Amino acid sequence: MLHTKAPQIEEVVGEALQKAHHLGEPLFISIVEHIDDQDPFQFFETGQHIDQHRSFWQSAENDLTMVGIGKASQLYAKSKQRFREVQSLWTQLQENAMVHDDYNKKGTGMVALGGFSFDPEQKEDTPWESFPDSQLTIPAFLLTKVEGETYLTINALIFPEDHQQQIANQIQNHRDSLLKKGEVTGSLPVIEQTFEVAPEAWKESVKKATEDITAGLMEKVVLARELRITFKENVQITAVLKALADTQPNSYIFCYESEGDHFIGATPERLAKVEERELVSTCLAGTVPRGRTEEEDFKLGEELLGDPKNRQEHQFVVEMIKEAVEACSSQVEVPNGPVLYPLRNLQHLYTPVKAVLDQGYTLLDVIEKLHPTPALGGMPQQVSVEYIRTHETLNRGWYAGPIGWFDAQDNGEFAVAIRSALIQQKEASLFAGCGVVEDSDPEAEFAETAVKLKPMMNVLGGSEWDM
Ligand SMILES: C=C(O[C@H]1C=CC=C(C(=O)O)[C@@H]1O)C(=O)O
Ligand SMILES: [Mg+2]
Repeated sequence: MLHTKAPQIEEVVGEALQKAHHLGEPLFISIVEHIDDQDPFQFFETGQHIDQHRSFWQSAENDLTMVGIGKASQLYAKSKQRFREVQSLWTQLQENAMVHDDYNKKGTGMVALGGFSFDPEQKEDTPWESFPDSQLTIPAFLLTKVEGETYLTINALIFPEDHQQQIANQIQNHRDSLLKKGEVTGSLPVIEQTFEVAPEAWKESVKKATEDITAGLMEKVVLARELRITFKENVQITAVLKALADTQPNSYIFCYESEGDHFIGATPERLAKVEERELVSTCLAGTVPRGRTEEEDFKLGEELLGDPKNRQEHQFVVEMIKEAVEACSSQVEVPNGPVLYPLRNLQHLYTPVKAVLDQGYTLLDVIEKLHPTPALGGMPQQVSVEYIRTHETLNRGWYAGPIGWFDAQDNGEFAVAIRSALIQQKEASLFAGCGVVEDSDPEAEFAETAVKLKPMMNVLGGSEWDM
């Protein structure tokens, strides 16, 4: 990879064309510029006129926002080895790339954004036809807000037969229209109908899982259920996204657009983050609602910290993550017990795991080892995933799958896509799951999933919706 100063687009395209001719194959170009402050939601909104393939990511710590428009290239892999395949496609793409970047900030330049389905062995496609087993996009235009500054990356794949002027003009025009100032004006959707998919059968499945756990089949399994909504009109996605960011602090705000469908959510659950080889993973499992008063809130939090069933749910996650992290890193630090992680509608048990990633491993290697953790799959991993495949009637698709990004400097972060919805024009499917252990009570787990549906319901016109 070649690093130089950011020159005129036309010049870069010309240079790339010459090289592409010489090599007889396409060449990837990436140009990073420092720009004036830009509203990411407006950038996302305007981007729909350029390509209906967009992505949005805001970190839970709110220190990094990225908005991708269009696709300069994509990384796909279908097999069980999908994480490795994506990594090797990424390495290949970087070999033939010309990068013009004066800043070298994380999340700028060549960045891949996207995700993976929960279970690549799930045979069913519906309703996830637009979201393949893995789809990572290197956007044509990427807005990055990091360390209080704003950057625009232009990425393109230049083919030997391309026309210099035409490509340069097109990039320039799109760039200029994306950076025009404006307001996001859309409104939140109005619900026509909500439909909880088979609630009684779901409670039965929780009961059956507790029996199977008692019989020794496994120790924990996470079971999810679905809520379907129809709206009066097509959902205006930017308005929903902005409302999510406004109402869900301490959460990753994400949206992936693929062939007109949107997968959107506000998840608190980090899978792994790597920055300059420092690795952070997070155990988040065990749940109670927030209280209506400060007193009630405190009481609920204390009860959660002391509750054996929730502590057990959490402990399985800690054990598994610790083992997976130890397999690829050193200086692993795990606190002795969990603390509370407060969200707007619920509070969780939280244990961070820190380490230094060993040489030779990448973020995707860590994701491969971790996914799914017992917060989304169960314990043991393989048995619980198979149990979910056989007993859960819904198709998880990207729900509970790893979503995130990585850049060419091996920085990156993945979260798990919970508290989320698949939105298809006038329809949405919302998903929520819960960790079932031996002492789980079906009614209580049902109530827990109802609270987990709230963050999405509240921005989808369901503010009156209560369990
Ligand atoms: C599977 C979900 O939550 C997981 C993450 C945190 C707490 C959980 C729990 O307490 O059951 C779940 O393991 C979901 O929100 O759909
Ligand atoms: Mg739970």
